[in-house]
Amino acid sequence: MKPTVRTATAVWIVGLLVYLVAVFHRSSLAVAGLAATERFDISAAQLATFTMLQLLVYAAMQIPVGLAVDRFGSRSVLLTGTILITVAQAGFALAPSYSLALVARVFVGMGDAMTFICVLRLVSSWFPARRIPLVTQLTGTLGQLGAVAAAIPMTWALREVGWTRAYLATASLGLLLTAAILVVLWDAPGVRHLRGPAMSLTAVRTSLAASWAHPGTRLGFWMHFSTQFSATALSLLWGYPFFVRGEGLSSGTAGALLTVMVLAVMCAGPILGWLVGAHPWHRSTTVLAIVSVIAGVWTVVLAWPGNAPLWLLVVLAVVVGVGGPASMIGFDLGRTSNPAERFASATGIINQGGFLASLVLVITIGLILDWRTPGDSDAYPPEAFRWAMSAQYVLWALGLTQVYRYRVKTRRVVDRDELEGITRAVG
Ligand SMILES: N[C@@H](Cc1c[nH]cn1)C(=O)NCC(=O)O
Repeated sequence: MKPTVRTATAVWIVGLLVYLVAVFHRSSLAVAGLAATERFDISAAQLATFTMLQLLVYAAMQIPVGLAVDRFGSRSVLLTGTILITVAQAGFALAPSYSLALVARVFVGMGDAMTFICVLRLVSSWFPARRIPLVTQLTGTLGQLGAVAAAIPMTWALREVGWTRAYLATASLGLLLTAAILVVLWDAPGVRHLRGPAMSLTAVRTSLAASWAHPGTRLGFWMHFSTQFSATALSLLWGYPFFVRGEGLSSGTAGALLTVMVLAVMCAGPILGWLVGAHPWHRSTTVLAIVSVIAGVWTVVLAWPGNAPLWLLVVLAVVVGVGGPASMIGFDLGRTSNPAERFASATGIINQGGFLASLVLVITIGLILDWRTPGDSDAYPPEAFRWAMSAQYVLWALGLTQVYRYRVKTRRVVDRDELEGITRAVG
């Protein structure tokens, strides 16, 4: 395949669709929660275990997947991930018990973990350097449409055709994607299957240590860590209960605020992609500013006496939403701080940051809500949410400190003219 704009776009669209469907599967449980509690006869805590397990598996798989992509190429790993997700979702559709459904969900998390890194690797191989930040942002941004698709059609399908058929229908999307990967995807222009060198355990350790030793990779990790946990915790689990029980909104308004968050992602993604491409030296300044604004708006919401007004909650949904695309800036640090053959493993290291922070936050919010709620009830009072959401300050303080530290260290080893030259070069 020649590196024409058409072939690069075709490869990207297939990769993007695979990622979008992975986001769909990842998010589908957010709307199927009630149906899941009835089907498996489980409590809210057992339902939350699905989300936690999925985040845990996703985060734990990032480095092995990154290494696999550097060794076997995106095409092979993406194909494996798609088959895994398809079989696991079919298993989830048919699982007769909670424990088997949990096992299926573990494999959904594994397949999911294999998609994003592959798509970013394809983008970096197929697009000219100056276009990579924008196409990377568009990938993250458009991929979130999978969460939108999970909300309305999935709610409808669960109601109209029931659990098994709805989940089997979504699993069948994987068959189409498998065919598209086989027909359209090449790892790089002129290279159908990219194969990196086989690495011994010692070589793997050395390569990971080399990525981690570069302050730019660590800066990327802490950027990803600091920016996305608020959005992930709200969209995957706690947003709806926070708006309804913590802020006294109706379920319709709470749903609308979660949609505002997705709209903010859609608008901010391309703008940040352009900004990073045009001003690579200021990537960390952009992240420091965005995280400070997120923490500032949360502070106003949490300090507001009684329920916060709706306009303020809309502002909160917008700024928290911007944190999602802001986390993608971390991947750009990984790209410009590592050689091509370490690209995917560096991306895996960085991608762990935000998902580890999200996992810690999701669990901590649950624990604090239980601690601050009288008795065994899960009717959490607004005061309990104030305590629980304040757990974010610990993560922001740690994240901002580390971003600032590694920005100073990275700037010492990176040549500004060279960096601006790389990203502006016409590839
Ligand atoms: N922060 C996300 C992607 C994103 C982009 N815009 C909003 N969210 C991320 O790290 N993605 C990895 C993944 O697997 O989704």
